[in-house]
Amino acid sequence: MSEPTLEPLGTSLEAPLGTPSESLRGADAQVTAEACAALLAALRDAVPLVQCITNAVVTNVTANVLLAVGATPAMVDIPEEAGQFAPVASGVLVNLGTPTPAQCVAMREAAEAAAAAGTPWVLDPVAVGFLAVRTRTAQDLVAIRPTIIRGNPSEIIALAGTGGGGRGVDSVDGPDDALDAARLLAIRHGSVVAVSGAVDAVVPAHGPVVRIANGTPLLTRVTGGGCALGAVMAAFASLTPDALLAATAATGVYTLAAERAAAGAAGPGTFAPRFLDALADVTPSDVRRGLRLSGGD
Ligand SMILES: Nc1ncnc2c1ncn2[C@@H]1O[C@H](COP(=O)(O)OP(=O)(O)O)[C@@H](O)[C@H]1O
Ligand SMILES: Cc1ncsc1CCOP(=O)(O)O
Repeated sequence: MSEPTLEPLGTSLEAPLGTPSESLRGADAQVTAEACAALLAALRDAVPLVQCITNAVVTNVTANVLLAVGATPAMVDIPEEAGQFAPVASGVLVNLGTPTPAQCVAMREAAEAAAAAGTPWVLDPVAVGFLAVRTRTAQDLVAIRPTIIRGNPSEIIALAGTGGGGRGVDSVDGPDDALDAARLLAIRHGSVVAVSGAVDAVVPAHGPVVRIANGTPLLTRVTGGGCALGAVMAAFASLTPDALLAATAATGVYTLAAERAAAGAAGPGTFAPRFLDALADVTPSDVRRGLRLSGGD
């Protein structure tokens, strides 16, 4: 099989920020603030059941974030149960943050069962690059074609095989440095790739990159700021076959709530509970008015 070719990413063609009139085409629908707002309303109606195989650091935070936004978490992460559960879950998160041997088996079971059942699943390749177990596991998992791959720039570059990884769980690269690697992964595996940063980028196999300019640096001062977003992406992916829209809506809702929580927070300690409150409070009309989306080839 020949290697996929990289499409040139070009320069960003900025659409107007903060208006509901952005019209960035996704696979099946327009990626607009309006469409993101509608997806939040659909999430609150559907209450998606999200299976999480995630790391020991962020398990509790992730469950609380899912509950706050309007989904239901289930941390079913052991062999024999993980594959059994994935077909009945609405969406699945596979996060490599603290990969025990049993979890690695469970991750593969869940990913294969999700793929076979058509359950959308999200791969978060935490700290891949130079650490052997998670890097090998991520390479196996990505071949099962995740619906969405979510990571920081260094993780995306390392997963694509074009760089060595970050500093532990933190990135040493900027989001724009990872766009070519993200596009390569998207083409190779049929995934949408979300790259975190001050401005988040969501990269499809073909077509414009979507950028979301909401957020707060306080998300990087509490643990789980990125990992819990992966779970929210799994929840949104259960509501639409358009993974570009799902990843954008999840990022938009999450970062909009975070920036509202940050206003008035004294620091990371007060930000964390305010963030859960803001996730529960944020409405579709807040999303319609508050998302700052732009797109570029
Ligand atoms: N400098 C920043 N300003 C605003 N928001 C940020 C900034 N850095 C990160 N974020 C937000 O925090 C989220 C998590 O980022 P980060 O902690 O870097 O992710 P990861 O867990 O993938 O390393 C991002 O998706 C983004 O929305
Ligand atoms: C600190 C740490 N170590 C292994 S996983 C993990 C959590 C990372 O979570 P996030 O990158 O979302 O803050």
